[in-house]
Formats: sequence, C-alpha cells, structure tokens
Amino acid sequence: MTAEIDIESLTALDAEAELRRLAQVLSDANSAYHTDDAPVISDAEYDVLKRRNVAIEARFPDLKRIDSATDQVGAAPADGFSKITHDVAMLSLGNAFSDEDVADFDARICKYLGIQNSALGGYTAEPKIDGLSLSLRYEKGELIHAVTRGDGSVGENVTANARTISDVPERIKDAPDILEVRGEVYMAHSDFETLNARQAANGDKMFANPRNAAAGSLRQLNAEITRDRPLKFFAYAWGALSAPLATTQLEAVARLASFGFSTNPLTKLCAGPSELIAHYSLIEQQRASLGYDIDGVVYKVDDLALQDRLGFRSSTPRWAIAHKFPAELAWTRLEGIDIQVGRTGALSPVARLAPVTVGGVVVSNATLHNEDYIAGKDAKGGDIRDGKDIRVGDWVQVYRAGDVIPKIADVDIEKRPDGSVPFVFPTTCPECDSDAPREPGDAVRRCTGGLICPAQRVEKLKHFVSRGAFDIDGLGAKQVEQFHTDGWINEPSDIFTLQARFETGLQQLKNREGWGDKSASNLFDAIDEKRTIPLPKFLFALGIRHVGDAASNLLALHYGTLKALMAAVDDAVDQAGPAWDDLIDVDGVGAVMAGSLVAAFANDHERAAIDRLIAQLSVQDAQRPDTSSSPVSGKTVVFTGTFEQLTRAEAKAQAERLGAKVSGSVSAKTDILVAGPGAGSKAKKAADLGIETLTEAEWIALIAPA
Ligand SMILES: NC(=O)c1ccc[n+]([C@@H]2O[C@H](COP(=O)([O-])OP(=O)(O)OC[C@H]3O[C@@H](n4cnc5c(N)ncnc54)[C@H](O)[C@@H]3O)[C@@H](O)[C@H]2O)c1
Ligand SMILES: [Zn+2]
Repeated sequence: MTAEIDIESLTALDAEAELRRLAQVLSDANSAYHTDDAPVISDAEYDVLKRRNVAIEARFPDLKRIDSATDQVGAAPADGFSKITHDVAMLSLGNAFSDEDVADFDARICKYLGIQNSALGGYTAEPKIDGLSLSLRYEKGELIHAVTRGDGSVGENVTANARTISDVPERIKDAPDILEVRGEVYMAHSDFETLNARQAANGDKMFANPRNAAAGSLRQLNAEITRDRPLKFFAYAWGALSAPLATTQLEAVARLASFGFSTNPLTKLCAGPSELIAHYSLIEQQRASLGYDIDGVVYKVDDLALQDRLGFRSSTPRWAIAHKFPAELAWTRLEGIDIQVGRTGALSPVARLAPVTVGGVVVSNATLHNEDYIAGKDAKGGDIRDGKDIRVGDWVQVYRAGDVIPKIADVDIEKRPDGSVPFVFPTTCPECDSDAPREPGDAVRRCTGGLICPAQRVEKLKHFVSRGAFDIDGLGAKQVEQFHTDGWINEPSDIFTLQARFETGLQQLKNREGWGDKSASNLFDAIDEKRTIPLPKFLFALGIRHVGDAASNLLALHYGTLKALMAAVDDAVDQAGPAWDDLIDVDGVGAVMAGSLVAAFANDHERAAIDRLIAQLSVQDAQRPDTSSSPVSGKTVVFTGTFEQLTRAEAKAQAERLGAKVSGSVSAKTDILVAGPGAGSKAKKAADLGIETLTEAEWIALIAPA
C-alpha cells in the first residue's frame, strides 16, 4: 500500500498518485466533517493524512495539486443559510505533534523576525477547544451578525441561532465601534449526555461526540432548535476592529473578558518551548476533568505587533500553532486475516478485528502490509514489534493515526491462546488459484493470473473508471463491481458496448433496484461522452503496473499519438534495439516501467483486450502545454545571498508558479542565478560556468507581468 511507504523512498509517480488519492480522501473528510457534521474518519487520522500530504508536497513541490487540502480552510457554507463574507479571513491553524515541532515553531518565528527568543516577549498557551468557530460582529456595542467560518472567506449566517446562546451577549460596553469577536462554540460533556439521552428517548438522531452535537445544533435552519440545545462559547480572538484592543494577546483576551465574554482560565504566558511544553502537559493531565472536549493546546506569539509582522501563510497564521494531543490506541482480538488481491495482482493481508472504538470511531479492520510484517520482520530482515509475529486469535493493539486503514501497533504474547500457530501466507491467489510468487526485492506476493483473475479484473475496471482515468459519471467502483458480478462487464471495452447489449433486450439493468430508463440513459450518455479521450488518460486508465499518470503524460508528450506509442512499445520488445533505448530514455520512464509497458502490450490476452477497447474509442493526440507566456518556464533557477524585497520562500514559490525549477546548488544545468548581497561561492561558480546572474531587482523586473 503506497500510503505506508515512507516519504523518502516514494518515487515521483507514487507521490503523484498518492497526492491525488489524498486530495480526494481529505476533501471527502472535510465535507463530511464541516458541512454534514458527521465525520467519516477520526480527527487523528485526518491530521496524519493532512500532514503526510504536506510532507509529500514538501518533497515534490512540482506535484502539488490545485485541489490540495494544504491550503484549504474548512468547507464551503452549506445551502439553506444566507452567506456572509468575512472582512478578515477566518483561518485554520498549523499543527505540531511533538516537542520537536514546537521547538521548530519557535525557531522558525525567531528566524523569520531575525530576533532571539528572549526578545520575543513569550507565547500564550491555551486549550484548543474542540467545537466550531464563530465570528460575532458588534457595531456600537450591538450584536449585528454571527457567522460560521465556512471556507474561511465566506461563512454561514447563523445570527438568530447565536442569539440563543447565553455566553453570547446582545450588547457590550466600552468596546471599539466595530469589533468582531471570535471564539469557539462547544457543548459540555454533561449537556451532551443529556441531549443524547433526550434524542434517544424521542427516537431522534444521536450525536457521535460533543463537537458534532455543537456544530449540528448551531447550524440549524430553525433557530428554535438551537435554543433548546445547551451551547457555550469561549472567546479567544478577534477579526475586524475599528481600534486596537491592546498590545498583547493576553491583554486583548482580558479585554474580551471585560466585555462579558467567557475566556479560558487555563491560558498562560510562557517564555519559550520548554515552558509551553510544561503547560501542555499540565493541560493534558486536566483534560479528562475539564468537562468539555479539547484536542490540543494553542500557542500564540503574545506581542500583537510581532503577530502583524509574522502575518499569514495561505491558510494559517505564522504566529500560532495547535499542539495536538496524540492519537489513541486500543486493544482488541484479531479474528482473522483476509487476503485481498489488487489491480496489479498484489496479495494484501488485512486484519479482521473484533470491533473496538478508537478515537471515537469503530474499527474492525487494519492493514497488515505484507507477509514479512505479519512475521515481525521488516524488508531488510530486521525485527519489528521486537520480532513478535501476529497470529489469528492474538490480542493486538490498534493504532488509529496511521492511514485510512488503521495499523496494528503491538501484540500481547501473554494473552496468546494455547495451540496457536504462526500465520501461513498463501503462495497461490485466493481468488483464482494461480501461482502467487514473490519476486526478488519485492515485499509482496503477486497473483500471476492476469486477466483470468476475477479480483485483478475488477480492480482494473475500478481503476479504469476512477478520477484521473475515464472518470465516467454514475459509474463508480460500486457500480463496476455490481456489473462485473452480474456478468455485464468483464473488461473496459464492455463498458462501451453496454448500451447496445442493453437495448437488444437485456432487461436486467433496468430491472435492478435504483435503475430506471432515466438513470440508464444518463449512464449511457456519460459513457458516450468519454468515447473521445486524451492519450495520457487512455494510457493511465489501462492500469499497467508502474505507469501512473505522470508517466502517461510524459509518454504521450514524447510519442504524440497512440499509433506511434504502440509501434514504439511493440518494437521495444527487442531490448537490444533502438526503440528500447528510446523508450527508457523518456524523461521519468526507465527500465522498470518500460519493461512493464512492453510486457503488457506483448501479452496476447491483454493486447486483445486493449485492441477491443481501442476499437470503441477515439484517442486524441497529445498536446504540448503552452510555455511561451512565462519568461522563466522550464528554466532552472538558483537563489543565493540576502534579499531585500522578497523572502527566499516567496521568491522560490513565485519562480515555481511561473514554471521554473528552483535548485539549491549551481551546476551546468543552472540557467539563472539570482544573487543578493553576500552571495559567496555560488556566484563565483556561476561566473566560472558562464551562467546568467541577476540581482534581486533584475529578477523582479524579469518576472513582472508585461
Ligand atoms: N475527522 C474528520 O474527518 C475531519 C475532517 C476535517 C477536519 N477535522 C478536524 O479538524 C481539524 C482541522 O480543522 P481546522 O481547519 O478547524 O483546524 P484546527 O481545528 O486544527 O485549528 C483551527 C481551529 O481551531 C479552533 N480553536 C479552538 N480553540 C482555539 C483557540 N484557543 N485559539 C485559536 N483557535 C482555536 C478554531 O475554531 C480554529 O478555526 C483537524 O485537525 C481535524 O482534527 C477532522
Ligand atoms: Zn488471482
């Protein structure tokens, strides 16, 4: 499973596929959480996925997607509410998960400001309330409106609802004429229990946790329902202001308290990382007895002038961070080990667990990665879990912060049932009985059944219709599986003959529950729309091992047409010939991918299926992207020395947006060196190599829009 591969060993192709997957998973999780108040994954899991997304983007900045979750705040306002645009954006917070992250946060800030920690004036540390944020606008002391965060710039108008909360004053005194008070709406544990008991007694929907209850209660179209729900509010921040509240965070929050707002008593001023961490531990100890949910501790630079200087990244302030509490663990029994067969034939073991609640979500399966992992060995033969193997019947510790699929963190050998035996990993495919050997250097066994293997066939079909491939509206993984079970679709070409077969008297589809004339004809229209398909999508959709969407693009650009590509791959069967050399020389391809491509096209069964598919389609030739508009597109740029107008990070981001590659060192491949004062060896090397060298001002002039 790609998600388990550590980021250092990810290839660009894996990274691209994973970023695509993460964009989808995180966007689904976001709308479930923020719009529907009904999360589908735990918060810890969400945080790990989001963090992984950030880490992969840091390693492969070129692959960052426009729909990446990294820069997104919350989710768009729901229908039904009127919308209000925030004068000052309501942002998210960066996360810290370890003491090291906290030290990095402090170091980053001091570096950015160019000062010592001792000159900073300290940080405030306060509980991170697990509710939803709300912005209350007061004009001349009167509550004018109340707005949820929404997507950070536009939120939902919940004024009538907010007026029912007793912690939200209608009128405040001695405040600036315009004041937006921001804070968290939450529900206390005791109120949550009472509400759920009442919901149960009335046969109404129960809430999974206090946060969902708070969000679901505030975001009611009928404010009378909100009135019945015991919501509370802590003020901890502000938005638009007609006059400053104070010069420090601590004093500003004290002023909010003086206006009559509840503020959190556990807020403390700390000098630096070690005091922050000490206060974090203290709050963590009190967590269970606070009476309301918190999910971490928020640290903020106390000096408001410094907060201003630090400013914001796209979706988070530089001057604050949320130090999250660690993910949760739980013990349960391993009831069985299932083997799943993937698109490329990989046999993946999955733990079937006695259901257990971990971090608020019921878990009933977990990934076991591969045969070595079950045996307690890593890829190099070293021990994992101190070498303890995992057996059916064992008590295992489930860890909920790994991935969409939870992991097994540990095994309790003491509780191992008598007579249990080590798990024997199958050497044949459980779906088609074909041999499933393990190739040297590969951690997984693979079914060799190819298209005769029903599991591989279904997985290939699911991939074929996925986002990034044919992406046919109304034909998702579930429908494909159903159609395959019914014998309607065996291979991709069958999708395109479905309508003809349906119309010549096959009534099964129409008779299926949920399928009428209308939905069938919508499906056929959606299928028809994809009969014309760009070459890279076609290639990617074939689901050939190692050929991801980045490689598909590169191959399409290189060969231009499907005909040329196929002829080249056919010729490349001869590994001594020029076609092979040409293929492995395509940027980003290499021998492994080329071998996989050649093998797929040379396999009689697969080739026949590909030919049947091509007969149904019109595959468009590749189009080269227009790079003419940017003066630095495709160029390799190095920045060195100190800059006055741009920070290094800004300069780098700008260059990358314009299609340049930014490198850290000067080499023969460098096109432009941008050197500020103090540029040392790099400037000299560039001069030696005859590389064009620009000052900061010249660079800014070069990239300025015409
Ligand atoms: N389970 C899911 O599927 C899912 C999906 C999306 C988000 N989430 C959860 O929400 C988080 C991301 O959402 P987010 O963008 O709201 O980020 P966040 O919750 O990590 O941080 C920002 C929010 O913290 C809140 N906050 C609470 N106390 C605060 C304080 N004292 N000072 C400042 N802010 C305070 C504010 O509402 C602010 O908007 C994730 O970390 C995850 O835990 C979960
Ligand atoms: Zn098989």
